[in-house]
Amino acid sequence: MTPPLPRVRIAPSLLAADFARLADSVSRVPNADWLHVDVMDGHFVPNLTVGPVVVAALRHVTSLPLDVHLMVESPESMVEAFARAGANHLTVHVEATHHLDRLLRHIRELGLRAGVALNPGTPVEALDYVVELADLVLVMTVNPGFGGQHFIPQMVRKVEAVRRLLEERQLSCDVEVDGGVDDKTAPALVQAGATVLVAGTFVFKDDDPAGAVTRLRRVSGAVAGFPAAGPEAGGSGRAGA
Ligand SMILES: O=C(CO)[C@H](O)[C@H](O)COP(=O)(O)O
Ligand SMILES: [Fe+2]
Repeated sequence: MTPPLPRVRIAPSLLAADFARLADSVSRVPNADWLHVDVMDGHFVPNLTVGPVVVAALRHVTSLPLDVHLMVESPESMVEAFARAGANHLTVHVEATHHLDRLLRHIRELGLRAGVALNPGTPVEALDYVVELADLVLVMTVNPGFGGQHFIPQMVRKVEAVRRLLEERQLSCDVEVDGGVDDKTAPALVQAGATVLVAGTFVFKDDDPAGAVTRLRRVSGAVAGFPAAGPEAGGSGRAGA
């Protein structure tokens, strides 16, 4: 029997927050489920953001799970540093490493939830031999590197395909969507099987970020069969996250 679907969670992306006032931005989304942190190295994507030092600083100001999205080449060189910094989830791109199987196992051995991300042009088949090693699958719904881009509608079909794969294998893995997610695009994504909505611009460019989180939660909850989560208590590692 297929395990029950996880609840829909809202993960504001700090990429769209005020980087000079990160702690303040975090305090403005107390109703979030996870905080999404975008790490970019200027090689895998043409943009440069933050590293473990900033994750460690965030760890001191929030008990929410820190959902770290590594958009870096050879992420294996830095997973231990992010684990020490207090990340709860580490998501790596299939396109960024030669040793995905080894890397996902290592992230789990470190006690973190392991995520595997697909660029828009990467087919779902890339998950075939590794999906059992993942606690979440991140479907990029824009090309990675920048916030505020337009959602790519074809990615709804990809979310459906990921959900089908998980059902075939009877896996209760989260399906996270990232890029151009707002109250207009979220319903189709949740209907397709997304269980985690990352939203940067929609949340932090709003005068009321907590209200934007609530609106996303409401539209997700309105989609039949997928109960919207309330904000969950903080926690670390894989257990209960
Ligand atoms: O991974 C990302 C970009 O590569 C970001 O998480 C994503 O773009 C969120 O920002 P927005 O909601 O503004 O599209
Ligand atoms: Fe991201």
